[in-house]
Amino acid sequence: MKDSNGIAIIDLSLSPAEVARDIAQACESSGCFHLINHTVSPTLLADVMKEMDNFFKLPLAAKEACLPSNPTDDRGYSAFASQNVAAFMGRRHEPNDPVEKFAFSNPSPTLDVHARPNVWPTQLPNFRCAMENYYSAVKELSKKLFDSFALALNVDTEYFLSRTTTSPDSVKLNYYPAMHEAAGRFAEHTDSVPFTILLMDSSPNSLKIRMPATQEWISVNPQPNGLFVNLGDVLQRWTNDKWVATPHRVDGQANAVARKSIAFFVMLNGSAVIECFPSCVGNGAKYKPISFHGFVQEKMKRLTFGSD
Ligand SMILES: O=C(O)CCC(=O)C(=O)O
Ligand SMILES: [Fe+2]
Repeated sequence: MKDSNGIAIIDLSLSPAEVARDIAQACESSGCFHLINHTVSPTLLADVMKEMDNFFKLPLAAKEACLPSNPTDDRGYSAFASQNVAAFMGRRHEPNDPVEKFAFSNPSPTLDVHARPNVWPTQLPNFRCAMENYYSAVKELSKKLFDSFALALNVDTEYFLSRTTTSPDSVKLNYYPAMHEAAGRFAEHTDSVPFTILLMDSSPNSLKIRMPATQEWISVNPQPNGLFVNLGDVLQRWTNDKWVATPHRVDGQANAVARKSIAFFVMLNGSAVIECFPSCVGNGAKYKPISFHGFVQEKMKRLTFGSD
């Protein structure tokens, strides 16, 4: 099944073998797919979107009370246009992204090099609970997806389980305020993780992905109560480029209304080594083994040294 722009729609109510077959096809051709009949309830999806609205409508001072004590922690509030994903990709001369964010991770902290304390607003009685419920529900979904990936790639399911025991997956609420002139809202990038599970509001023609076969940018218009999955750099490395990390960006049309999305970045234990799956070695591994922490550090270096 495909949407009207040719993006695969994976129905998680099909048998594990059918899901793995459809996922393999989508991951090889475009590195992304819609997910329907997944296990995260429509009520919970609506609830997190509502709480997200409540947070971004707070006065600036209340949002700033959620700034993390260490600015590099990537938790709590990030002010409008304070981050630049292009720089993270090594492109240093592009403007900051016109988006406000709120980030959090596991409800119960783990011992991991990427673990950081969560920061919660005190004014919203239901915000934290809704976000923690969302975290747990999407974490469960991520395990199901890892099982399908294992089946599709001929890898033992234990392989992923053992590498995600302490991973502090990062959830980011992206709030794009209304705008007058047409402009980019989130610059082109790939995600530095195995994969991302994205919840979007219904704004059309916002998220764009670049199709590898044609290099054409196409719109990802969300499915009702659906989620969208895009592969990141780690799955591309694991599979020796057999599966692709989808380049994506968010566009804003003239007079666009505010837009919301929630990205659940599925991470690995900091110490987990990323190396080519034996089933993907073919004529030789293209990437040297590297720990997940080492990989993230390499990308962080680009913020300082850039490549252009
Ligand atoms: O807002 C979106 O639809 C995408 C956001 C994104 O790509 C990200 O947070 O990495
Ligand atoms: Fe992204």
